[in-house]
Amino acid sequence: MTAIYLASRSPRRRELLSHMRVPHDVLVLAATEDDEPRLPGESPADYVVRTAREKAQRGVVTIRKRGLAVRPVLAADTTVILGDDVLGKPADRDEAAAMLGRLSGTRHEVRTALALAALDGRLHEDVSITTVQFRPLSARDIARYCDSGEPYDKAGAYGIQGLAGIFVERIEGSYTGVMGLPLFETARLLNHVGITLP
Ligand SMILES: Cc1cn([C@H]2C[C@H](O)[C@@H](COP(=O)(O)OP(=O)(O)OP(=O)(O)O)O2)c(=O)[nH]c1=O
Repeated sequence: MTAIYLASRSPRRRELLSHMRVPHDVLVLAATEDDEPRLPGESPADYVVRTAREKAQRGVVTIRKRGLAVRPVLAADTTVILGDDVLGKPADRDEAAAMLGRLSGTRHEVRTALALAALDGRLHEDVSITTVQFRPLSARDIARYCDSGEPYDKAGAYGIQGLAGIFVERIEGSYTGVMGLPLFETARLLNHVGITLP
């Protein structure tokens, strides 16, 4: 039985949702719909919430267009926030190295916003906020991490669950939230559509 759709291309989100044993199908949104520009004057906090909401709404539209069975749609967005700047996924090695250089030795924030489109048309939302303390990174650290190939599909150019775990002195908040799908908040949100866990 499939309970929900996960509107996400992220392998981490699929893996984390599987840990929760929630039956789901992955709904891949068209690549051209995946552009996520920040609006002028929009705060990082508002940006991440709006982006998750739009992914869920696009999921609902996709179901309709493809004539798929109607089920609740879960979507998420993760951003790394440094001051007023949002660090998204790096386009190339230079951008990845620049992001990691900026994050070196900082305490920064990782926000993951969740949006769940229910069958009655309502949208349920939540946000997980985590502070991450990075140790100072040398040019060699950054070069070797870029060589690992890990930065490229991840917000802020790092994955806490991989090699970059060695850069993280401490976190306050949700480890699974940093990885892309905060399990505590996700379980709480799923209650709204009648899914109770475990
Ligand atoms: C900070 C951090 C991010 N990430 C990943 C999670 C997300 O996949 C990605 C942030 O980009 P997102 O735009 O949130 O997600 P996505 O494009 O990968 O997937 P989709 O929009 O289809 O759901 O960064 C990690 O895996 N580990 C980390 O430590």
